[in-house]
Amino acid sequence: MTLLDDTLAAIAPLSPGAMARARDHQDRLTKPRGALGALEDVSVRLAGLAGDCPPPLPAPAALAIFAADHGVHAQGVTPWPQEVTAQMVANFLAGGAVANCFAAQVGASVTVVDVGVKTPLPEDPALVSEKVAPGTADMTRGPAMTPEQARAALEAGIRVAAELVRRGARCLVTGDMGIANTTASAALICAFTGRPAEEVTGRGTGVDDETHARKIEVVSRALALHGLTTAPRAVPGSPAGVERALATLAAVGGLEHAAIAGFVLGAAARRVPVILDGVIAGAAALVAAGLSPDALGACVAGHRSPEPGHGAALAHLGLRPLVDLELRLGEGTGGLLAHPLVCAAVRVLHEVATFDSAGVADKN
Ligand SMILES: Cc1cc2ncn([C@H]3O[C@H](COP(=O)(O)O)[C@@H](O)[C@H]3O)c2cc1C
Ligand SMILES: O=C(O)c1cccnc1
Repeated sequence: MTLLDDTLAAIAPLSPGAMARARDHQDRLTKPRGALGALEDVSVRLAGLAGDCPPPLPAPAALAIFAADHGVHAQGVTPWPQEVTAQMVANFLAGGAVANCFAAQVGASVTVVDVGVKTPLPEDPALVSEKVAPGTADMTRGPAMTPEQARAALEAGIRVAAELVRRGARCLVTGDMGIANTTASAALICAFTGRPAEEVTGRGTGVDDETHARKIEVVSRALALHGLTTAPRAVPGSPAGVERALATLAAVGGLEHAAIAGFVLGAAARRVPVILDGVIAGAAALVAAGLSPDALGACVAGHRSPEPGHGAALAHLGLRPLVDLELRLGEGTGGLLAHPLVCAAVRVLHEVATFDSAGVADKN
């Protein structure tokens, strides 16, 4: 058995008993029933994940930023040079990026992981090297990754999740850095949802009309080349579903998408919640759900990005985002901002009085 096989075998559904207890407890707290809206659903889901009510507080949080480069950059899908991926890795390590700032705000640790940065990186003991390849190949000319590379990057993400949990993290947050990765994200989202490229492909870092049109054409061409223009018919998690998810990932995905999918699977196998960031994480979560639908039980959608593909991915996954602030940065920034909301949702189950204990008349 490989690490991926072991991890998939370890993922189980949410506990119905713990979820029922959490729902029942929410209804006995000193508030009108349902008054905490989507936060009640988060608390119930985390109880199901822990198999306990109340579930443990999901803190501290740990952000992992998976960095990689993309062969499809050669198709002119972004005005930013590929070197910016490596330069931003250095910025994360120096503590100067928005992700560092938001992590400090919410008390999360930051781990930077090289899964496939093309430009040589400075020596830094804080950088986790899980390098699988110096970037992907151009998806419009052939598969972005070999099947072996896709598996290796998935397993890198699983290892990072395991290590962060071992060091005490009780909530994981996904982060990404990879110039051109919104193009790969759009291709993955089309391939898993069956939607056409023009509905899903966004402007990423803010490309002009001409580049946006080219990006749509590039995504369409890649999907046609790899026979991915219709939604998968295979049942997610079945042997055929797993095969299709792996083939799709290798054909049009990025090394960081693979690693983030593995990170989600690793969290789910350890029954630790994982907050998804933006469109890159949404695309990676589609891969994870194709490999193991039960992994979605560990996922909380941190925010919704204005990238059209992100809305499409979240709708397909049935996940409701907590924050909607038109953030379109990635790095884990939207996921980090959602962490205090997830903590608040769980804290309610620990600390709020019941009608009985507080002597408040229950008109529910
Ligand atoms: C300076 C800078 C910092 C970033 N931090 C995250 N991204 C984000 O933008 C990239 C994806 O957008 P596209 O597909 O249009 O290239 C990813 O690296 C993502 O993490 C950044 C992008 C830039 C330029
Ligand atoms: O919305 C996102 O997640 C996003 C948008 C642009 C670049 N990177 C990420």
